[in-house]
Amino acid sequence: MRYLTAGESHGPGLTVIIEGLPAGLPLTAEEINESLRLRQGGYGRGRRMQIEKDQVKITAGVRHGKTIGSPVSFFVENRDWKHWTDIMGIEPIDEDEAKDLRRVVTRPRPGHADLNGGIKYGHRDLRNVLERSSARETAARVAVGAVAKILLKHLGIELASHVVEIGGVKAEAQSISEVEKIREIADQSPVRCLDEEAAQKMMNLIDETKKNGNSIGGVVEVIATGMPPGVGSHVHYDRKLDAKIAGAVVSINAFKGVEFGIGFEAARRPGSEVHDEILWNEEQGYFRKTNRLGGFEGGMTTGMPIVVRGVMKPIPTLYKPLTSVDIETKEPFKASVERSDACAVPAASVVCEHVVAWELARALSEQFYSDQMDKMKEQIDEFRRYAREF
Ligand SMILES: Cc1cc2nc3c(=O)[nH]c(=O)nc-3n(C[C@H](O)[C@H](O)[C@H](O)COP(=O)(O)O)c2cc1C
Ligand SMILES: C=C(O[C@@H]1CC(C(=O)O)=C[C@@H](OP(=O)(O)O)[C@H]1O)C(=O)O
Repeated sequence: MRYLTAGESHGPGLTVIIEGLPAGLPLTAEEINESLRLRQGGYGRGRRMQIEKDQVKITAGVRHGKTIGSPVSFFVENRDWKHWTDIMGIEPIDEDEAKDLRRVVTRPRPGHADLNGGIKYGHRDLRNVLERSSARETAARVAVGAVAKILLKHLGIELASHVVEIGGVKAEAQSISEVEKIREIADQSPVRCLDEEAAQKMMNLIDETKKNGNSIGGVVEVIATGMPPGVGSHVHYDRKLDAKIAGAVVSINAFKGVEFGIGFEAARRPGSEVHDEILWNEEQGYFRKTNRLGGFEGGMTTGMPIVVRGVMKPIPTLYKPLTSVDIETKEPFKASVERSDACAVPAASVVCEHVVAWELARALSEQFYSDQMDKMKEQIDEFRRYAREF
């Protein structure tokens, strides 16, 4: 399975093509739109989210509510486009006219893609970079992940995400293990945090940060249950599933780190307090006494819940900006800024969940028969039985 996305943040919209989905997967726009709605929420976002109402228009690959094996495509409209039709126009225009219309950006923001993208593609108008480096693209990735989540659900695999830290305010570790419960609480919380007291502190901190013209990041956690053991492979670097997930998480805009299970804490503990003892019983087959390694050993799933955490840096666009250099004058400046999010960690937790879902679905489709949904399920169920008795 693979996918491509296209679309500029203030262009007409986002286009997605997904290739390799099994035929016979029930798929409706409503289910995908629910994921898009969750991504748009979250305390700390800027005014853009009040303009957009993200919804997919399914344009190919689905007939009477089910996939037919051909590429599935979506279009997500940018409602903001109507305010940008001149600046982001697609038809060629006269160069003199263009100067007035383009709202040329020559002042790169520290922490964004502006300067590097300008150098790489030779754009003296940095808008040509920021339009695509914008996290607007994560709407497309969530639509893709929503399809993956629907596929996984048919296979008995569920995911949820929540926020564990914002700007240094940490949520108390929770003992909730059911994914459904985590999802329920996170979806109700404005910051997608399971700890109510910490959630309030996070919101206060976001308010204060916004007032000071600053931004903050945080840590999100994704949990996936029901994956069979042995998915991925130890035999080659590019077949290790934990590595693929790590790459996918860090590919999300502003994500700078990833950990599984206890993660970096493993560096501080002896082996006896890191590795998970192996047990067996008739009902479950093999399982681990603890899950400190977060569901992976040797690049393969252990069958225990997958626990992935991602670190998001603070948003680069600051209302009280840092010093940068104008690429035309080479003079230092402190840019005046337009709208921006002050904190997008809650929204990003939804993105992270969907990105992980895609990697899990793709790994299953590579390892098992995946042309037909029913046969895929049969084969995976059979593999689960085999692994239990192994
Ligand atoms: C959901 C979400 C919303 C974001 N909103 C903004 C924003 O409003 N302003 C901004 O400057 N960056 C925002 N970012 C972060 C930038 O897109 C990101 O920092 C930029 O693409 C540069 O990539 P890098 O940080 O991965 O190096 C957001 C990221 C996510 C995931
Ligand atoms: C559009 C989205 O996020 C955008 C991500 C983003 C950035 O620089 O990454 C900058 C902002 O764009 P704008 O200047 O248009 O408000 C965010 O709103 C979205 O999440 O759908």
